[in-house]
Amino acid sequence: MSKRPAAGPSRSQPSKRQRQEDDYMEIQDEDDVIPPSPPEDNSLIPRNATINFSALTRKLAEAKRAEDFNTSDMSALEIHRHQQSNLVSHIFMDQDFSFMHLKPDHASRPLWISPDDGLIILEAFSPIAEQAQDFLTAISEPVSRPAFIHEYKLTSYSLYAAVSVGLQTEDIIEVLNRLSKVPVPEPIVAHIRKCTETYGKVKLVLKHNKYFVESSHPDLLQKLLRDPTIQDARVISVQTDNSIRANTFTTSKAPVKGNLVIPGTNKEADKANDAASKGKTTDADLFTSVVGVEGDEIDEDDDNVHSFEIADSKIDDVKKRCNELNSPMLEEYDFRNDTINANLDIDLKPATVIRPYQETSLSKMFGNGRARSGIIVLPCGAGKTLVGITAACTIKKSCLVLCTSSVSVQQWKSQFLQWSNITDRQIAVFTSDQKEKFGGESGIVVSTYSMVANTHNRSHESKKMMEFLTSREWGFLLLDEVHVVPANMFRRVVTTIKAHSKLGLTATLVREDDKIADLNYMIGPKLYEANWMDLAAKGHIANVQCAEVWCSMTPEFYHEYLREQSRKRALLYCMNPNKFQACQYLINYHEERGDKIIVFSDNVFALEAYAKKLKKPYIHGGTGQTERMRVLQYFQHNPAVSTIFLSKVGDTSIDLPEATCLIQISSHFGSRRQEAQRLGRILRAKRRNDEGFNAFFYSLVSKDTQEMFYSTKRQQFLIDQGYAFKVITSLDDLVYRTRDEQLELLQSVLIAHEADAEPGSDVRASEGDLAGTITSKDFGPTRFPAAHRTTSSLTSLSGAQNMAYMEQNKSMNKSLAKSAANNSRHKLFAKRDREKVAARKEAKKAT
Ligand SMILES: Nc1ncnc2c1ncn2[C@@H]1O[C@H](COP(=O)(O)OP(=O)(O)OP(=O)(O)O)[C@@H](O)[C@H]1O
Repeated sequence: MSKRPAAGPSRSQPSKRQRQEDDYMEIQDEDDVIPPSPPEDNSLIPRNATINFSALTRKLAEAKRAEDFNTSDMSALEIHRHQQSNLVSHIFMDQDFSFMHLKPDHASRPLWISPDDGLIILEAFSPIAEQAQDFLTAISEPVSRPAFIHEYKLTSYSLYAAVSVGLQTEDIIEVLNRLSKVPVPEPIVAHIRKCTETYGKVKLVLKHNKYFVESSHPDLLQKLLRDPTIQDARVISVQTDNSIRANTFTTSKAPVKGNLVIPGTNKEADKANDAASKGKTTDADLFTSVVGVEGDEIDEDDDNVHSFEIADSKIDDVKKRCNELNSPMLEEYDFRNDTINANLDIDLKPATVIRPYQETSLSKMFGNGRARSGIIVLPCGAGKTLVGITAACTIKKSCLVLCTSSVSVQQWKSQFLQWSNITDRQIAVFTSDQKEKFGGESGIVVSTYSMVANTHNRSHESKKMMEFLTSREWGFLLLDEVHVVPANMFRRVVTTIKAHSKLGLTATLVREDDKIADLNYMIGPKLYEANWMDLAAKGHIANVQCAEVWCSMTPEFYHEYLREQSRKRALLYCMNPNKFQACQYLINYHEERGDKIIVFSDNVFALEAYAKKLKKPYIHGGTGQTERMRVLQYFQHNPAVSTIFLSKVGDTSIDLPEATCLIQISSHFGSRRQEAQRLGRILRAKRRNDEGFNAFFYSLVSKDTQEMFYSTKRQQFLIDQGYAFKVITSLDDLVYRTRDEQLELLQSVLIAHEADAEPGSDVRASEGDLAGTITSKDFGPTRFPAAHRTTSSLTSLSGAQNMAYMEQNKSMNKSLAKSAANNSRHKLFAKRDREKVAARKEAKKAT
């Protein structure tokens, strides 16, 4: 996954040991890699190649003409198409699906299924769209969900996930058929049968601290036992009468949720609805409420389960064999029957109530009273942390939480303390700076992937800490931001930590099949994925208006842009004076409306230049912790500070519910993930439930530059979630109006960049903020040319004229620091200060 080498020397130049043991993980996805040039196919929705039916149509036509058509050469689908093709088929070529006859009442059925590739089109305006969406999310991958027409795709992984949350093959086909405008095409039925035949039918269950391979299909267990590796791993139990129980399985009642209550749910409703939580849309309800199939019409599966025990030491071999035999094992933890691992006294605080979608996601995990391992996908800002904490409070065993940076570690710890009754003594942190163990038999440890996956150059304390982590059994392994963790790192974590259940959390699940395969194998299937637009409509996240603002390049900037190489080009399109103007215009406009605005810039040089020119405070990797806190506090509590500038250090780790408007002036190439994470900063807006409230997200893009291409790519994920980007092509002119001013700015860009490319300076490092979250190295001095360097260069170039420029570019951070210092002066000193100032004024007057 990580295609770029780790970032170059950090700002603070950490010591060798620090570097070896850095708890920061440089995370990238394929979006983060600079494409050599925009690919030719710039279509918004990339599709997997489908069967070329134009060739097939030609073949059919030729065969027909020759009247020697031999059906034995053709597949069932081809024959079907041939028989059904009509006179207009050739016009539509591979898009002609007229051979699939619509059902008479098709208008009231909301979906259509492609026989070629399992693509499902849903009419999102149908009265039963909401229930249909729930069902489709359970059985297929959401591809795109804008306002009216949604696309989903049936894949083998999605069907695996469907089976794993309890859906049965025939039920899936039946419900699809009832919702579909056309009969479910035969090839699709065959695909569903094939994928669900063995998937999700075998489970690896830890019961009373012994591992069992369990299934409700004894014939499948028999089949697995014919494999020598699995047979070899089997533990044959000796009966009390000393007879050996060979070839018989232990049979018990299938697991049920029973009296398991997920904390934080509405307890009153829970009691009332224990039978089936009837008012809510569960998969089971779909059969009744959506498609009119009564529960008892559905064949109830054998409600017994059969199992055989396997040796602990051979679990990996058995898992691998089962995969090879096409029967991957789902992992389930019967935590209520784990009598060996100590219980953890943890519960949600009485006032904590989880939201309906958080409850739904957890009900997929705990649906049968055990903890299923898998992945929950929720939008940014929708409260994944609380979902993880609630899962830990349900399992009530020792829990290891892994996240991507030390800042997130601290946040997870404070969120555990905020939402649950866990005490400080029961929760420990393992980072490069802190190596704590919890007191007592059970507890929680929060750490980073890098700290746990790192295999060499560990300090003595780290080694001891790793021994602590690897020597015990963890009831629950909680994995934050799962999709960004490189597979090899993941593998190391999952193999070194003994955990009975795993939950992965993410907002932006990457859908490339190889990555999904990794995650499926190492964690488990996707258990739940929420719909962003639904949550926005229900007020759980804010409604956002997205706009792309096109800023034409000034002739001089464009001239340089065309001459320069890619890295310099990026700086030129960021610093485009028209973009400055647009930014100023939007800030003024939104400040007047009473919005709180975050301006994001990945480029630190641009960030400082904009912030100083527009007299706003800023935070980037080089900003010290005290200054960061000061700026953030002013933003939150002082009406005079309505705008702050943030580098990518604010992409993920800053929770500012006051923010209602985002302006993006520079970003990380085509990263869809960064775009979504940035949007996440305003999705949690406090004012989201005010009547008619909208948050605003602007992306400022320099016209006719590479930025346009990256911008389109970046927006793709959000467009698929249903966000519509409006294009704004003109705003009023403001700063950098005159050509002289613009030329001066151009000089500053060129000089700053030349200086940056000098030997000894680290060009890569100038993008230190580009790839990841806040890191320990972000706290050191800035690597990018600092403001004083820029202005001094300008002064030397342009003479006295720049005095005005320097004056204008005074850092707002300094003013805030000064005002903070004044505010924090004791009254007595403040009085004395005032007296001194007055005396000075008097003296001045007198002279
Ligand atoms: N059930 C709830 N009740 C009240 N507040 C909640 C609830 N769930 C989440 N929140 C609040 O929503 C905000 C966002 O939560 P959180 O930071 O966990 O989101 P996230 O999904 O992890 O976002 P991101 O992916 O951007 O990090 C937080 O301020 C959190 O306190």
